[in-house]
Amino acid sequence: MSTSLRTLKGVGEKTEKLFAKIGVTDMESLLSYYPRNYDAYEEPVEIRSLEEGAVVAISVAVITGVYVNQVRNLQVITTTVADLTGKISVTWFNAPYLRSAVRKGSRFVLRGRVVRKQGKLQMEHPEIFTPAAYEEILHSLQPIYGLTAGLSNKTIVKLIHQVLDEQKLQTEYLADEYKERYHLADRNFAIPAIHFPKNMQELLAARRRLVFDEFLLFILAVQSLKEKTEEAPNAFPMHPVWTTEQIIESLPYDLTKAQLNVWHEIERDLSGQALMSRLVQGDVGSGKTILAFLAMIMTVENGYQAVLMAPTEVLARQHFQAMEKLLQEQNIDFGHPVLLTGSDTAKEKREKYVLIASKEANLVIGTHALIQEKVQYNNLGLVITDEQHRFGVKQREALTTMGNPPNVLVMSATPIPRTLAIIIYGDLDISVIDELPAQRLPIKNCVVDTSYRPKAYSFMEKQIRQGRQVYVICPMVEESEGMDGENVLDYTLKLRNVFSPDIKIASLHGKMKAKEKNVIMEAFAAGEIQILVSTTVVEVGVNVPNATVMMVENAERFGLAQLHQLRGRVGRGEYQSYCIFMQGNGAKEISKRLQILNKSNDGFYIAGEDLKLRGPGDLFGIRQSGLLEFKLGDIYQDADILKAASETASEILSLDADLSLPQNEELQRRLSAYMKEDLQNLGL
Ligand SMILES: Nc1ncnc2c1ncn2[C@@H]1O[C@H](COP(=O)(O)OP(=O)(O)OP(=O)(O)O)[C@@H](O)[C@H]1O
Repeated sequence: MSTSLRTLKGVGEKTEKLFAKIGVTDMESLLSYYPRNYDAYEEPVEIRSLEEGAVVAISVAVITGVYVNQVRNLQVITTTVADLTGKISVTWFNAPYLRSAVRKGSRFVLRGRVVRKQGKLQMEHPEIFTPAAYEEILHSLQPIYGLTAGLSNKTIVKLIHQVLDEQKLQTEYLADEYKERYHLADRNFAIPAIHFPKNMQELLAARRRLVFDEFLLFILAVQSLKEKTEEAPNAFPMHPVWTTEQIIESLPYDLTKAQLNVWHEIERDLSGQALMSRLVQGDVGSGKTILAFLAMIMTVENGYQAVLMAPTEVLARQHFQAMEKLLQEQNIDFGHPVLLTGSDTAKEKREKYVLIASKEANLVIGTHALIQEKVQYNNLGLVITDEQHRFGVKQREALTTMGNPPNVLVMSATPIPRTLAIIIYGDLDISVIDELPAQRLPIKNCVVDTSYRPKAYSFMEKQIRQGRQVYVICPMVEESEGMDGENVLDYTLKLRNVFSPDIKIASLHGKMKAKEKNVIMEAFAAGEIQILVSTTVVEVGVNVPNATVMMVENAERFGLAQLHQLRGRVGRGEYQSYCIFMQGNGAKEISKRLQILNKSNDGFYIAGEDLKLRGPGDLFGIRQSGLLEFKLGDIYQDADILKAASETASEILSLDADLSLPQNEELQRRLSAYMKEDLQNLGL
């Protein structure tokens, strides 16, 4: 089934275009456009029990007339409703049709958010139902889809209903045997049920099946990448070089045993017969970068080019500068680095392309700009990247010189148990740096509420007076209507009032131009800025060892894995470092989650404990893994489904390696479509 949306009632060119914006181009992709969340239609509650912030239903009678106010271009309709326990005022915006529908004495069920205005509770812009209509949807879960301007939730709901009503779904491709073994629902049940579940149980069953499908295709795709890599000839034979030994000898620190082991694995790979495809996994601050540099230098000394691709420009620049410094300190004259990023001007880019194509530049460091079509590499022997941009078919092709794919090294700081890593990174060999440099002092943590702020500020000042630097993280860039929480811009101003002017405070966030970000980051790295107020843009890999305090505002807003990454920005040097998790709201459970971070600095432990704390109700909450954004699945939460999918993939492939048997026809079709489209979204 791959019919055009245009055959559906009510879909013209305009709607078709809107759907294209959210990636829905035909009926199949419409059915796999899963809800982002669900609205639960629960029993109405009593007015006297209403609490600010809750979204609830109330069953009421209208006890006054309807008042209409025009506030600028907004028409506001207000009335008062009551049940046996109390009354509350209700407002709607721009809903002229309600003027005649809502009359004194009529009975309705209203469902909406309770807010506080001028000290009083009121319900704002609720949905409105007759009691009978509400009865019908009571206890159901209504889908909420990701939208784009001009496309409403209602339109999506209507069209999905239309497809489901008119077409007999025949999308099952999995043998009964697997469904029974792993308790999986039928796919023809799961698709309608993920959109319109009758209850939570149905939703969970549907989700389980569709997560399984998603993982199965992913694993089959990874297997097929692995085959391609294994078959590829190694056009870049290398031998170990003295230079790397010398560098290791003359570094200002000794490599840890774990770093040395992993380095020897990389060195062996590069000088072996087959191409390298290796993942290096190590907790934040474990010292992955130097290993990447050693591999690049070995590649270059063997006569090939090496590329390091970073996820952000700030990080690319940091790596570039570190590499330049290393080459200088070591008097290496054969390595010529170049930095290529999105903020280069067209002219700069052209010049750099020439340097790269002629191999005058042989150590190429940059961002995604590195895999643009116009970059012509010259004997590219090694590509190093991070886990989010693991190289898939397309990227590998882009970086292939005369048909020869390069060696690949992937760096990851995501703590993931080995059993899962083997599945997710099925196409890569895995090395683990399981030890932090010895002289590091463990970070001291605390979880506090906002009353602790003055103390935190004076602590920060003390550290700054000792020459250290501070990060403050806020969840938002600027104030945003309807969202509580600290924002970078206001917080920066606030701190400027708290601290004396000789303490320099700057902001950093994703809405800034790359150039501005670079200037700030460089000034911070050079110690010219003492406090950096930032969003999570500093999360990945930023390395300023002189920074010793990390304070996270509204820590409850972040996933634990993300907080662990943030905390990893301090404790990177010889000084004692501190992390202050500031909790903006006092819910007990959140505190319990944050206590996990308080107790441990070990990424593996944290990921495990986080998993234990979360139940099925959390399925649609914050994603923890931060890598491989599957549509529905989460590798931590759904680890058992991942395992089931992995076993199924092995069994299917052992019976039919190229999926050519008739019973695998549908699976094969899905896999090719998946490898074309979805893998790209996963950075593969
Ligand atoms: N064996 C070591 N002893 C002491 N310091 C080290 C050692 N190895 C690396 N370092 C230093 O530790 C800091 C962190 O290393 P690096 O930036 O490579 O971390 P990372 O593993 O990339 O972490 P992240 O995932 O957070 O980016 C750097 O300043 C680096 O120079």
